[in-house]
Amino acid sequence: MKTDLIEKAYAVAKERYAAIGVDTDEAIALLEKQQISLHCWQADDVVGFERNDALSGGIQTTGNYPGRARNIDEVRKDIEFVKTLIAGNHRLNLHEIYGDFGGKFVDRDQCGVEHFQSWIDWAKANNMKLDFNSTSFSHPKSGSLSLSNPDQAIRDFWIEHTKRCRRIADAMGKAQGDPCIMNIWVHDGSKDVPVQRKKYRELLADSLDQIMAEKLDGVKNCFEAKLFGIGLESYTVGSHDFYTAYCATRKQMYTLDTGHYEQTENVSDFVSTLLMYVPELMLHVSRPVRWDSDHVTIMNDQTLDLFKELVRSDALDRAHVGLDYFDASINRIGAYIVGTRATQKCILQALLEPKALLREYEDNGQYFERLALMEEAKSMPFGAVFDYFNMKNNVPVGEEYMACVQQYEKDVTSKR
Ligand SMILES: C[C@H](O)[C@H](O)[C@@H](O)C(=O)CO
Ligand SMILES: [Mn+2]
Repeated sequence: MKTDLIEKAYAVAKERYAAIGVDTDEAIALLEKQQISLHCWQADDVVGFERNDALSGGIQTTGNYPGRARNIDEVRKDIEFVKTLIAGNHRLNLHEIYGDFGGKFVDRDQCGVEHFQSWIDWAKANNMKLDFNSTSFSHPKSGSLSLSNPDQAIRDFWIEHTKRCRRIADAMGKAQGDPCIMNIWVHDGSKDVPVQRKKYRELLADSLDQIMAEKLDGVKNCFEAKLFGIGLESYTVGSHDFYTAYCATRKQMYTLDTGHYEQTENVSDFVSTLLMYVPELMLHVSRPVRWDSDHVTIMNDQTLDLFKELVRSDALDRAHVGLDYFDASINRIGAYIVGTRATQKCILQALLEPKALLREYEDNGQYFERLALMEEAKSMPFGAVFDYFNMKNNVPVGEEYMACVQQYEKDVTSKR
């Protein structure tokens, strides 16, 4: 795209936004600083390198598009390429099953920092920071209950796994000089109506307390709530109310996955309350279609509202942004770019809202003016600002990245 055209459009946009009290340069600077944690599992349909087995644990990928990354080198190569098409400096979010196991089988209660040293080195060489996740799914001991399992041996197995994951995350955090955000999501639940709901929740809380007892400075933990999993529709041990209470009482970070709510709920409604009682939020930006389908994130109302709510609450810096979707039906590299750019667009739209003026109208009871300005803000020339942001950061502008993805497919993924 022509540089002078982008600059001209930006100059006009800058003036339009300035007229409603918004500084576009400041918004761009904030967006440049905003790291997004790219989820490694979009590259290979959440298979990992442990047992190359089918996905279980209430989640599912659908589709069979060719070119899935089949090993650690291919995942790394794909992420390195993705980075070239996105402005800013982002993070990589790893699951435990993506360890460098050197072709050997390493069970979940045996994993250690040594299996992630090559990731730590790779991240350093690629100027990326790492985040981490324990993995309770896709294992013979996963069943429908892991950390809340009344069978002591199974529960201890998963406690040991998660403790080890915290130590791995701690090493990552210390090596990168920035805390590694470690997410704990367990699929635990029940297909049919249980009669001992409280019992499983007590077990889960006890397991988590045991896991969190070790003091580790390099890791910040977050806890992900969910509505239900496939095959576990009647009861979820780690529900929203469970983790809200757990995180509030333990002063821990809450993970808000945009796919984990009732379809008619607006996820952004949860933000302000959570911000009052938990220290920080981890966001799993996703797109549910009829259920927690993990479609590629797009710039839709739910995602826009989420970031608007954070910016309106002056709390964008209390949220860690990560992606969580896995679409195996389209070009997986393209899926990364579409979802990451859509997330950036939503953050930018939120940063470009005339917040000060809107607050003033609300405080004065000028509700017509508040509504009118919110409506007008929707059709302000935000696209010109986003184009300029990409040009300034030397990545393709607009649809230009499509050709790059197609070329990578021709040269790399189609040959797998
Ligand atoms: C693979 C991820 O950990 C998983 O998607 C989890 O974050 C989730 O959202 C489960 O529904
Ligand atoms: Mn998630």
